This record gives sequence, C-alpha cells and structure tokens, in this order.
Amino acid sequence: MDTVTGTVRNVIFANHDSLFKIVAVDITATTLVWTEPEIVVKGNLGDLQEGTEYEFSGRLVAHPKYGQQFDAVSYQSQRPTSHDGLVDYLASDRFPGIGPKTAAKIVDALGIGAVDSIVKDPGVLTKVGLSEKKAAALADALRENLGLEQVIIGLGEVGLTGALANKVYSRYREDALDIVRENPYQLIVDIEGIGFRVADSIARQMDVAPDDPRRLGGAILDALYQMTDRDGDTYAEPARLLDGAKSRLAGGGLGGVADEQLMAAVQVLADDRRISVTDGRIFPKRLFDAEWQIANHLFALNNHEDGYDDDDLTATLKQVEGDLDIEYDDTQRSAVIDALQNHVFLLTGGPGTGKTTVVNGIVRAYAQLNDVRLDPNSYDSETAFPIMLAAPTGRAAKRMAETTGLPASTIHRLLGLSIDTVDYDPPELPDGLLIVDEMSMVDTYLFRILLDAVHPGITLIMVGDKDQLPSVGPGQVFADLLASHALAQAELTHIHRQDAQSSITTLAHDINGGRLPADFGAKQADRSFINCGPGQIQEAVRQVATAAKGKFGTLQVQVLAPMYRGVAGVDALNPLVQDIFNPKKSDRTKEIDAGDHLYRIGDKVLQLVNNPEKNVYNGEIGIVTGIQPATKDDGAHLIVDYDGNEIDYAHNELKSITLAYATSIHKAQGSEFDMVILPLTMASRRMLKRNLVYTAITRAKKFLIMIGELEAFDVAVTTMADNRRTGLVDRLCKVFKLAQPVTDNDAEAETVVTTASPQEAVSPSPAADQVLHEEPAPSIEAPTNTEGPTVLTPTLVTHEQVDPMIGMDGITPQTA
Ligand SMILES: Nc1ncnc2c1ncn2[C@@H]1O[C@H](COP(=O)(O)OP(=O)(O)OP(=O)(O)O)[C@@H](O)[C@H]1O
Repeated sequence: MDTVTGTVRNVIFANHDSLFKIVAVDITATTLVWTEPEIVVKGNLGDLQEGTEYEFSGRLVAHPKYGQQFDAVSYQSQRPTSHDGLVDYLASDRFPGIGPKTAAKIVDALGIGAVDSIVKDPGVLTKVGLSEKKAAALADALRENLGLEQVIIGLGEVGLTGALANKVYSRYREDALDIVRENPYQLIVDIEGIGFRVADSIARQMDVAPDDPRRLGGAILDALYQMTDRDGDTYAEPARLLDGAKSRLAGGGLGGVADEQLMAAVQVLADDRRISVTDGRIFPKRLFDAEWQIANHLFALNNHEDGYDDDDLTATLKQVEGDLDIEYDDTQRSAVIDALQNHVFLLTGGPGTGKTTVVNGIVRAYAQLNDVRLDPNSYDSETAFPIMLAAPTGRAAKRMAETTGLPASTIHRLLGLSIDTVDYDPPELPDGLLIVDEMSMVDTYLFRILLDAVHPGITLIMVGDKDQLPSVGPGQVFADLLASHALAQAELTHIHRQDAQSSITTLAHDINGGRLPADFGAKQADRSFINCGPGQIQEAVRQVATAAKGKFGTLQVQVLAPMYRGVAGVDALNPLVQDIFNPKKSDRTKEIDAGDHLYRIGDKVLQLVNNPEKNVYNGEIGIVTGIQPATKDDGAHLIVDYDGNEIDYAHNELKSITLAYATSIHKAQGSEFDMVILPLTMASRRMLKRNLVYTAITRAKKFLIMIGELEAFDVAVTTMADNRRTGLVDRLCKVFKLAQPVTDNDAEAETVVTTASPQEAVSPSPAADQVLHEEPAPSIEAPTNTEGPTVLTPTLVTHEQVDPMIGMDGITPQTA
C-alpha cells in the first residue's frame, strides 16, 4: 500500500449521506512516484478538515475522465506539531466556541501536548479561564474527532473498509470498535449487507477459533435470517437450521461440528433473547414478537361491541346500490354488511369478482351511516378526513385513488415511516375507516407497524387476492389471517366482469383452479400464446415489443419474467426492449453509464427500495426526463419523473434504480399494465409455481402475450408454491381461543406427513431436549395437485409463424 502525506487544500465533493469525499491535497511526502505538488484523494474520509495535514494510505487509480487519483482506504491526521499549527487546529470550525485568541491562550498555557492533556482532564482548561461547560464541550469534541479516525483505522485493520466501514460506523458510532472486537458476528444481526462470510473474515483476522461459540452462534443466526428475512418464513425447523449452520461453518478449517455444540449455541442465543424457541420452531426474536403482537392487537381491535342497527344498514345498502346503479350479489352484499358490523374485516377475491365495487359500497355506506362528507376538500386543515385508503406500493395506491375517487397513499406515507425506523413513533390516525388494498404484499414487519397506529375507533378493512404471490418480506400475513378464521371475512368468487374482452380474467381463474384451458393456445381477442423454444424467445419478444411500440406508450407495455438470468430473464430482455422503445439516436445522445445499464432520456426505470424522504417506493416505475453530465466537482445526475414526482439521483444513488422494460414478476405485484408480455421457459423450472404465473397474468389489463414453452406454463399452473413456515395462524388461534383450522393441506397431509419430529431429525441430545422442550409440530408437505394437467400437444413454431398481433389490428407483423 502507498501513502500520501499532505494538507487538504479543499473538499471537492462530499456525500452528505456517507463519509465519502473527494479532496485536493498539497503533498508534503509520498511513497508514490509523483512529480506534481498536489493530488486528488478520494475515499471514506470521515470528518476530514480543510487546512489539516493527514497521512492517507491506499493506491493510485485512473479515473477515465479526471486522470490519476489516490484511492484512500484509511487516513490519519498528522497532529499539528508546531505552536501555530496547533492554534489553527483548535481555532478551526470543528471546535465551535474556540476562536484564535482562546486557542492561542490554550497552547501558550498547555504547550504542544495540549490535546492529550485536555482529553485526559478537561479541568486543565480552567487554568486558561474556560468555563467548566466550555471545557467539557471542547474535550468531547476532541475525543469525537480523534475517535472517528481511530474507529475508521481500527475497522480497516480488521478488513472493514469503504461502504461497509461506513455502515458499521453509522450504526455504532464511537462504540464500533468495541462491538466488532467483542463479537464480529453481531454485525450479521445489525448491519444490512454483512452476512456470515464477511463477519467470519473479520473474525479470522482477530484469531477467533473455528469452534468459538460466537462463530457457531453467527452461523446459526445467518442461516436463520436466510430462511426468514430473505426466503420468507418466520421460523426455521431445527434440522434445516442446523444443516444451514453446518454448511456455513464448514469453510473455517473446522472438521465437523456436533449437533450438541450447535444446540448449545442455540440455547445461548435464546438466553440472549436473539431467538425464540417454541413448539420445536426457532424464530428470530423480532418475528416471534411481531406475530404475537399482531394477534393480540387484532384481538383488541375486534373485541368491540358497538355496531349499526341492522335495518339502518339494510336501508343504507339499498340506497348505495341505487347510487352506484348496481345490484350486489349475495356474497357481495353480506361482505359490505359484515365489513361495517365488524371492526376488522378481510375481503379476498380474484380479478373481476367485484372487490373494488364492494369497497366503493363500504365507503359510501360508512359515509352515510356516520354523516361523513366524501369530499376531502370540504375538511379544514384541523380536521382529518376520516376515510383512509392505503396500499403497499405507490402504483397500487394510485389505482385505489382512481377507482374510488378519494385520496389514497402508500402505507409508509400514511404512517410517516422513514427509512430509519429506529426512533419511529406511530402517528395518531383519526377515528374512521381504514381500507388497505393489496394486502397479500404486506409482510409481517409492516403489518405489525401498521397495527400500532390502528386504535379501536378505526374500522380496518383489508382487501387482496390471497392466491397471488406472498409478500417479499417474511410471512404470508393475508393468507394466514384468512386461514385462521379469527376475523370476519368474505371470499368473492363470481366473476362479474362482463365485457367481451375478458378472456384474461377467465384464464386467471382457470389457472387458479390448476389447469390451462383447452383454448390456451388459441388466439383470443385479448390474449395469445406464442409457442417457441428458448432460442426463439428473444426474437419473439423483439417482434411483439416492436409491434406494441406503435400502439402503446412505454409505461403501458411490460415484459415480466420469473428470473433475472437466462435468455428469457430480466437482465437479457431489458436492453433488448430498451433498444426498441428508446434506441440511441446518435453519438450526441446523452447517456449515463451506471455499470449494469446505460440510461437515456425517455427510458423507463424501476425504483428498487423504499425512499419515503423522496416519496418514491420500491416497485414504482418512472421515466428518465433529464441527464446532467458530470462536472469536475460532481458526478452525473439522472432526473426521473414518477407520475409528476421528479426525483434527482446522484451517480452513487443509481443503484437504487434499474431499467424497467422487463421486471421480475415479484416486482410487478401491485401494478397493472395495458399489455403484459410473459416469456416462460423450463430454464426457470424452480420458479414455476401457480401463484407466480397467476400474479403475472393478472397484471394485464387489455392484452396478454405469453411466449415460450408450453411445458413451462403447464408445469407452472400445476405446481403449488410451498406454504411458508409461519406461526401467525397458531398465534391467532391461541389469542382468539379457536381450534387450529383444519385446512385442505392438513387433510392431504394425513397421507404425506413425515413422522420424524424435529428433535429426532437433529438426533436427540440433552442439549436439544433442553431447548426444544415443547411438543413439536409434525412437518406437513404442501399438497400436490391431483387434477393433473390439461394435455395440450406442444407445437414448435418457427419465427415465420410467430404472430404477436393479437388484439393489435392494423399492424403488420415484422418477421425475422
Ligand atoms: N354485482 C355486480 N353487478 C354487476 N356488475 C358488477 C357487480 N360487481 C362487480 N361488477 C362489475 O364487474 C367488473 C369487475 O368488478 P371490480 O372492478 O369491482 O372487480 P375487482 O375484484 O376489483 O377486479 P380487479 O381485481 O381485477 O381489479 C366491474 O366492471 C364491475 O362494475
């Protein structure tokens, strides 16, 4: 590693969200072969100050535009060694309240070792006439200043540099080194982006033994987070968890680890309240608590006596039917009544079954029964509008607003949730009606936070389609709430959508029933299937997208794929469709190179994370409206318009977006598009599940073009996704004092149940017995579909046979 010692002349760029800086340094000494008097240094440079001398360690790198720069991995201030230098240092802005005169007095009195003397005993400053308060403030500021440098240096010594060091410092501040030294595996729990591998490499630098209990605990926690926060369960079964831990531990020179040793580590984690072990299930503590809190909170909300007079309700409903010019079917009618008579209500149904129509009825009936004016503008700033509509994504909220004609927001915005939820205080929501749509997307954590803000004066209605994909985060809250039967609920099954162009809706219901319809391959007015092999997929997508371009805007056409990789994956299809919808027109076309993608004005992009500060959320799609080229002082910026909300992305923020011509099906949850193009091949065999393909096709409003191998569609509709392992049904049944529901799964499980209990599976040991003392639940496998697939003969088509023009009259197909 090389070093550069010099004085920071000026800070060229400082990222206020991190420690990253670019600075110009006047060199006093360096190990580099360098002839210039100055050099540009960049890196995580903490609170580095202009006019101060530092020693930077790192290496020389070449920037394509700005030439050679020094990339520093660590730095250390050269303490001022002269009287005048020390006076300047103490008089600098980092010590507010100390001017040049006081600084000079301090150095005159305490000499060149003044800093050390003050840190040791701020009392020495009374000699110089500083008040006790000022002396303490100066000593604190000095400690913090020295502390940050020491922490960054210390973290660098155990291999934590760059963005990870930032994250660790931001989380623990001056305690960072102590925490990392005490247990590097703690980082797995606290720092997003640090898993067992990184924690283990830090531990190795600190000579932690391969069978150290902290290491075993780290491997268990990492395996548990993999199964819960990342894969969606809320608990792990011991046998699987121990297997996961063992595979992680195998790398560190450990010959093997006994189950007893691992169970002892499980016990320690349980004693430390990191995990909860019950009924033979191992939960991360946060999820264990969240499930109990959800069940208890719902019980409290539901346990209210007051209701409406039945006659009033019936009369109101009649009037609402008249207003909406509709006659509800029996299930819809009782849904509206039950929703209003109960304080918590669940409404599920597939596409076109009338969920929106019922929600509109509930809103109107509620308004009439409670004398609520349905014009939000007639409320003054003091009085909150008592009808609250919310959804997990911005697009779903927008759709809600459109279908009800009332304001709707994301759940995050309703709750005032920011990225940092550490000091979060739930808002005071007004008494009234709260309707949450797209409930299947709400995970255990978000639901717990939402319920914190819901008090007994609120009627809570949750609406969704239980057959869609579950939430990205852990749990399957909506499905579990329905399965427990703890709350009033209605399932709408009758399809009311009447228009001639609704074969997508019937296809969705067929698929949900576990079969491809006999007319799957036949052209319909609004859907078609292009039967082709993996080698032809890209050409087929190209043709369909080219034809669609003349008919629809960029935002209305969406390619959905199950996976990122492969010929039919998101990564390959995104640039392909980008070149059709927004090609590079000339050498003068502005572009930003974000590593994975090139962005141009007019491109469609997808936000990947929630950013409540900028009011943009995971899953939102926007259009690039501006590009500001890089300058000497700042990187390039990208401006994206999300439905009128313009967001400015600095170059280092571009990782929070991606191109959106093709997205994963998971990312499209909660959104709808005029035209969906859905390529499926057997290469994504592992992902091919009924709820995935059902979710994909129900995103299409007007046209659905399915492309690929018939077998892939067939496998998808006949393969049920595994149920997630969650404890919520059990908690709800306990709190509501209900018997555990017997589900279809249970009935089928009679024959497939594996009798080995988790204890047996991990070989019973005294340690295991001690931890897993309660009756374990038998593991139940998901039922397999018994109806069998509809047999369709696959016919491979050539490019010439590709006809993507279904429903796109007047456009001639471009064949290859
Ligand atoms: N009882 C009814 N009588 C007549 N038409 C109905 C009835 N219920 C719903 N509809 C009509 O059926 C269509 C679908 O209803 P709606 O939009 O409420 O369903 P949805 O479940 O919200 O559908 P999606 O989930 O696809 O948005 C609408 O045109 C609606 O007007």
